Amino acid sequence: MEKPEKRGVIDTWLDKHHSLYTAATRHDFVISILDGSVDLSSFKTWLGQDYLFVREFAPFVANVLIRAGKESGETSDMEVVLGGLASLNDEIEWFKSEGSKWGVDFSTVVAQKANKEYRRFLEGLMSSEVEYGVVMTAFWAIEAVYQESFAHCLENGNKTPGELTGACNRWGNDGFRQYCSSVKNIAERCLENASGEALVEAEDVLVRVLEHEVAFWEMSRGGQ
Ligand SMILES: Cc1ncc(CN)c(N)n1
Repeated sequence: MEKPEKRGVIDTWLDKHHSLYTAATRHDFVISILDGSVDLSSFKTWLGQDYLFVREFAPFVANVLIRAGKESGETSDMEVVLGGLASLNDEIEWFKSEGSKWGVDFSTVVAQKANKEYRRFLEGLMSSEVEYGVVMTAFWAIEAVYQESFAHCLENGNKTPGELTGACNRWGNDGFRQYCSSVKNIAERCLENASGEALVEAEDVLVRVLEHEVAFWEMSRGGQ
């Protein structure tokens, strides 16, 4: 039995914002993958938009790496973030092979509104004014939504179509779960002795990440 995690402030926020967290991690698009009813055009739309997102997310993670290296008292912070950054290298390759598998020409894909707004949010988090603990909270939330969503599609009794299990495994695998747990521990450690103002900011960015994730899933329904 795994050691039950010590409940930190993030867990209290997830309880407080339970319906939004559920909307982000159990979105209809994700449930449609789980029950096998997903239509291919939705999947292809999500694939193209997420390819564009990951290309913006990589520089954001590079910024988190710099912050971890400079500001964290824990040398392991930088190593955890470096692991996440390294995985983005083969993630982009995976998107390219998945794109050719589904006949999605990424060169013709244009970022939709929700993607552009998410990108602007990430850019805002790269400002040096944003406290390290706030950035780590956002970084964890971004990764955790995908981990929770795609792990769900792999749970017992799933009807996930075989050709989509690769995508689900990418973020639903146990290694990614452990990585997310390491990032969460970093964020919780930072928040333990954060100022009241930093805590308010961290809760705000957590909520905004969840809102951006819901809007991102909504793009797969089509429409701008
Ligand atoms: C929109 C979104 N959010 C999070 C992830 C996981 N890095 C992602 N690939 N795309």
